[in-house]
Amino acid sequence: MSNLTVGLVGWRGMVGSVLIQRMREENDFAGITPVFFSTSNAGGAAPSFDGISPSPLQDAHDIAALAACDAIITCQGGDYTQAVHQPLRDSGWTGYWIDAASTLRMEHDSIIILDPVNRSVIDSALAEGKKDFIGGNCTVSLMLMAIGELFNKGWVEWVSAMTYQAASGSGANNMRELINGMGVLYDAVKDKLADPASAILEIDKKIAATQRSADFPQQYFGVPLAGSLIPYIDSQLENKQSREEWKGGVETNKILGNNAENNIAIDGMCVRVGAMRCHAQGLTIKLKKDIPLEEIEAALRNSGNQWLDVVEDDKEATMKRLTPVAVTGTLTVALGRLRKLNMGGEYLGAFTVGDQLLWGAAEPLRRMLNIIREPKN
Ligand SMILES: NC(=O)C1=CN([C@@H]2O[C@H](COP(=O)(O)OP(=O)(O)OC[C@H]3O[C@@H](n4cnc5c(N)ncnc54)[C@H](OP(=O)(O)O)[C@@H]3O)[C@@H](O)[C@H]2O)C=CC1
Ligand SMILES: N[C@@H](CC(=O)OP(=O)(O)O)C(=O)O
Repeated sequence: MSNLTVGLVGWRGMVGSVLIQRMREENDFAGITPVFFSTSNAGGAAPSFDGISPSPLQDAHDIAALAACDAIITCQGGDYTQAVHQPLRDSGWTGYWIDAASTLRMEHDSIIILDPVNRSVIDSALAEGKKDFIGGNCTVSLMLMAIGELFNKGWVEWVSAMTYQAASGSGANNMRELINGMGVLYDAVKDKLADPASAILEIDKKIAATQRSADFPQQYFGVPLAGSLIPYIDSQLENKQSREEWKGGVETNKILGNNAENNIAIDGMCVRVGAMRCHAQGLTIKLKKDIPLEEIEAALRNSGNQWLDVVEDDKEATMKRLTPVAVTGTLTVALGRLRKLNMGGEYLGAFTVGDQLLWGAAEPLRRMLNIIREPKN
């Protein structure tokens, strides 16, 4: 394994913090020389842990300092990528750029990374000398971690994904806003709640009035989320899809290495709900033919995906293992409610839950660094 100088940008943000935590857990800092960058505190103290005492924080906009790295991992966001990536390449830098932001995902020279699903695409790209490796949209990555094997088998004609996306997908301030909203709702009715004789419709009326009041926490989401949901994520496109819905189709096909001829239609509705950091998705999968459910379950269980928990379709197992509370903070992607729908044997229903900060954001990045350090021959 080669020793690389690795620049880390965005390490103190939410995604970056999860990335550092995972790198420490997996001992990824052994054998790399980390250089920590900042957009706000150049010259300040870099984080020091596990016996690593790096040099002070470098300026994340200093092209020469960035160009001294063999690889850069950034979780700083799309604006940063937009500002820095091209000037860095224009300076002649040929290092590896590993990025959580969506900015470069659909560029011709970029690879969307999710190695348990598309390791062969990544290996071919490395062999061709590609250098830009971009983490996928969280919803897309989590869907593929769940049902990637069905695509690999060539069984899927199309997928409709109805999502239930956590507050963390919008950022740390949004998670705080959700919790604040929950607290405001509780405070508004706590006296009535404490009285078992109080009328539930009175409590409900007070909750609705509180949610609708101008001072209810909604600065970051734009409308109340606590006790509600928001059926729109990301910007509006001309074809009336949300950008999040559009990513579901284009990114999935790019990750799978599909082209115009074998493109798989994927569409649905993306919805923000009051979960903390786990995205869930209700899937309708149109199979190319009527494959027995037992064969599908066996394929998923034997796929070699060590992170996949195929939950049997019964109520107790579902309630214990197929919820954000069960999955949060773990690398497990739970997949359950697998059953043939009433529309016919070619229609498979499924429900999946995964932590959007782990497989949805940080984990593919740290694994890509290790692939670069130890490529397949
Ligand atoms: N959130 C998500 O689910 C996903 C996000 N992404 C991508 O990752 C990017 C970063 O997301 P996320 O980590 O949520 O963004 P954050 O807002 O948590 O962090 C981004 C940067 O903000 C700066 N910052 C300013 N104030 C603070 C503070 N109080 N605490 C920590 N950092 C602060 C830091 O830069 P500095 O240290 O230089 O000041 C930090 O690196 C996104 O823009 C997106 O492109 C990708 C997939 C999923
Ligand atoms: N858009 C996702 C988060 C994410 O992954 O976004 P992006 O595709 O910009 O990396 C969400 O809000 O849940």
